[in-house]
Amino acid sequence: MTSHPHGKAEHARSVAAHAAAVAELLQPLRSPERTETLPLIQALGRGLVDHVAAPISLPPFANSQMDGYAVRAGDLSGAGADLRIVPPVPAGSSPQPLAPGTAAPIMTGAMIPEGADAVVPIEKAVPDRFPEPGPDGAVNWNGTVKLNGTANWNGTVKLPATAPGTYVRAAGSDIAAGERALAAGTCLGPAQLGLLAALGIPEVTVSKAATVLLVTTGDEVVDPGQDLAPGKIYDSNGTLLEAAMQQAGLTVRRTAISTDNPAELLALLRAGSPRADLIVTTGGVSKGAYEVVRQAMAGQPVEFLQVAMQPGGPQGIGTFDGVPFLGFPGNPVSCLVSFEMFLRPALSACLGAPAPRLPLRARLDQPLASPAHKHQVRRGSLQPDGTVKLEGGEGSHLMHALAGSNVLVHVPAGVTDLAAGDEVEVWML
Ligand SMILES: Nc1nc2c(c(=O)[nH]1)N[C@H]1C(S)=C(S)[C@@H](COP(=O)(O)OP(=O)(O)OC[C@H]3O[C@@H](n4cnc5c(N)ncnc54)[C@H](O)[C@@H]3O)O[C@H]1N2
Ligand code: MOO
Repeated sequence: MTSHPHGKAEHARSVAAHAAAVAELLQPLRSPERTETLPLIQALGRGLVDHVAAPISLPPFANSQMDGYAVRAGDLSGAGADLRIVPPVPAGSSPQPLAPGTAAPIMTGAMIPEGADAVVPIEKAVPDRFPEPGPDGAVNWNGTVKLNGTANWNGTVKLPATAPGTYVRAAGSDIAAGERALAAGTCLGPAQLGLLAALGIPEVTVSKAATVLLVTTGDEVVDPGQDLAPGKIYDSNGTLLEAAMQQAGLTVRRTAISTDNPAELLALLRAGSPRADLIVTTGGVSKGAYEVVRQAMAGQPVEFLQVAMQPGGPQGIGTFDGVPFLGFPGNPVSCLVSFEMFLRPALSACLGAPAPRLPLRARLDQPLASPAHKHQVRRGSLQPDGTVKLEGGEGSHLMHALAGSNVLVHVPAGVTDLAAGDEVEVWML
């Protein structure tokens, strides 16, 4: 990649082309050395390295979906029948085969006895409850027991006609042994980890978390908690991006805020970059007289360019001392949009985590205008009725409006005017 001399007219790169360039930049993170095998719960939020095939079927055996009686459906044709009660099947036991003409009390999750092919829920039986446990907790299944004065337990039960398969959860009805349980690249959330546990898999090989060195820049920028002298502003980018990166599974290292002195930024980068997989800076990439990031990157294979996107147009990309580098613009909303549009999707593709944003369709609740040749990313709040309300205007300094938003609203390049009611793509934040 080449450095653009300051001020040279730049041809804007499309959002898709820049997203591809960022994905390409992060490719080194995808390597066998950058994987680790972790106990399930420690793998939360990580990307799965290999496909996982089910080592067993789920359920592993046919089992009951209800508390009731395991029966042979053929014994209950027509109006049903009185069946002799045989010893019960509690969950966790391996039952005897069910003889014709009998019914086995069975509990939810218990194995269907061989010969049985249906379960009648207890509510449909007469009597419609199991005997109460005695004082010692044991249930007398065979004796003549008074059932709350309603019926006598006499060792038989009346059951209605029941179709084969009723309330039977067949072996393998969730997943069969050998089928693909999870695809490589899946981001492991609670449900995916729960599935691995159900399959009896105790640990899993995932991509290692990448470490990012995050540097915010600007003579005007001071840490929250400090006095705010005239002309100064508080550093919101550092917190905004560190939080977004942490949520996306990155390990974040923050340097002190860099002044606009390139020597100082260089010193911060040199100190931090050897232990980082990626460097992200904010500010100092556009066309001002003191663009500290541009100056610090002189001599490095870093390109500063304009992406056809608003906000987040000015971008830097390349490597610093061999470490992948992204220079985001300084405006807070531009930073977050840059992260969401470029870095987050590249991490998803490369490390399998975070899970990609789900693109949804929503109807605008107001008209909207957008520059012809730019992909505009507005902020909005998605309403329960499926409409989206824009929060704030186009300005990339509108941090308060961003904080009131729950979606990014996409207006692709080429679309200039949208009416209330028009559909747009939104990404849930
Ligand atoms: N002549 C032009 N000027 C600008 C252009 C342009 O094309 N031609 N592009 C504008 C756009 S778009 C953006 S975005 C910004 C990008 O500027 P820089 O990346 O160089 O960022 P700075 O100038 O350092 O800061 C921009 C803005 O953001 C505030 N800022 C910076 N850092 C932080 C921080 N950590 N926390 C909160 N706010 C921060 C800074 O004070 C500025 O207001 O350039 C436009 N100009
Ligand atoms: O790209 Mo700037 O981010 O439009 O404000």
